[in-house]
Amino acid sequence: MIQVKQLNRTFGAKKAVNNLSFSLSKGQVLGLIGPNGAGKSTAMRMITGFLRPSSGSISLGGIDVWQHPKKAKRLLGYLPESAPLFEDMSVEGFLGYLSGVRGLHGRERTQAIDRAVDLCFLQSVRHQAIDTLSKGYRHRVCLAQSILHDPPIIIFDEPTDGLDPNQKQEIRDLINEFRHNKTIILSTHILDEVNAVCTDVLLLDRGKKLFTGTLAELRSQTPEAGDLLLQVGFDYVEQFRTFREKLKILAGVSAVEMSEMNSNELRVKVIDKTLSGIEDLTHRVVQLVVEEKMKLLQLRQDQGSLELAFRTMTSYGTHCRGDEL
Ligand SMILES: Nc1ncnc2c1ncn2[C@@H]1O[C@H](COP(=O)(O)OP(=O)(O)OP(=O)(O)O)[C@@H](O)[C@H]1O
Repeated sequence: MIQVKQLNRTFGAKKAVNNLSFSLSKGQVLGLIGPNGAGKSTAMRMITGFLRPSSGSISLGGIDVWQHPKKAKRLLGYLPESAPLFEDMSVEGFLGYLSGVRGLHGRERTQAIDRAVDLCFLQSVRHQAIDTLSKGYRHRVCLAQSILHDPPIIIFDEPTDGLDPNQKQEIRDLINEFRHNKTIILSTHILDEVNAVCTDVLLLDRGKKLFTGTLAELRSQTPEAGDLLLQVGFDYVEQFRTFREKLKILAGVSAVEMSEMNSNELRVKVIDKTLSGIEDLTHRVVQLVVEEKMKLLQLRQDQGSLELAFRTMTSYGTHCRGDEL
């Protein structure tokens, strides 16, 4: 549904976006993340046809954005970081006006407004002037205008920036509702948001793609991901010490560290982090727990975190994976 090939954009000597390629299909929600100045907005503005690329191509639903801009933009709903609103219009008047601009008239226009008002929970302020709305409602009006024509592709730039936790949740619920039959890109600094709504993630840094893949794949880039976290109960401290010493020399264990959070939790560093390696080691750890008469309180695998992976990769990494998501 979205195909970006070897996209570049320079501003003078600065490469804001450097050879970016990826593709997305229906049902995918891509979180575009990266540090400040990574090139996220520049990439979004090119994909939405607002900024001409220095080179490369973008197609939406098979239509080239820069060769057939009108046709391509019909497939697109765009919620920019700060969307303009006509303050003195009512919500319905504003959506009606934009429906006309988008070529929707008569019954089609009425249906489009009703649908957008319903989806964005604007019923209670439908006839209210925009300049009297709270920030959350104004944001919903922006969102409503971007989906008036029921586009199969939606692009959100920082969709929950500046909203309170309840409003954030409403927007996330909406995105989750849209995701089944649409293709969505959202740029955000909020990794919780990526966790809550995205299926995939693309990490940009200094214009370059550092990573594309699923959330679980990005989490697994955390150095600690794959470690076993073991919490045990014991009758006396010496018993725990003996257990820990035996754990250290168990085949497949590279180190054992005390947890900073719990005095009875151990972080078991694993040599072979493949599925079979982890399964074998888990089995041996449980055996040792039984042999040493410890009480097994918890044994789980550290799944890593988006935040740690982000920090690790943008501080030191230049790792880059395939173009297909
Ligand atoms: N019109 C412009 N003229 C010159 N340089 C620009 C222009 N637009 C963006 N840049 C530069 O391109 C780089 C990427 O900017 P961009 O706004 O795309 O980053 P971003 O990832 O969206 O950042 P942020 O997270 O802070 O919004 C930055 O170094 C920025 O200063």
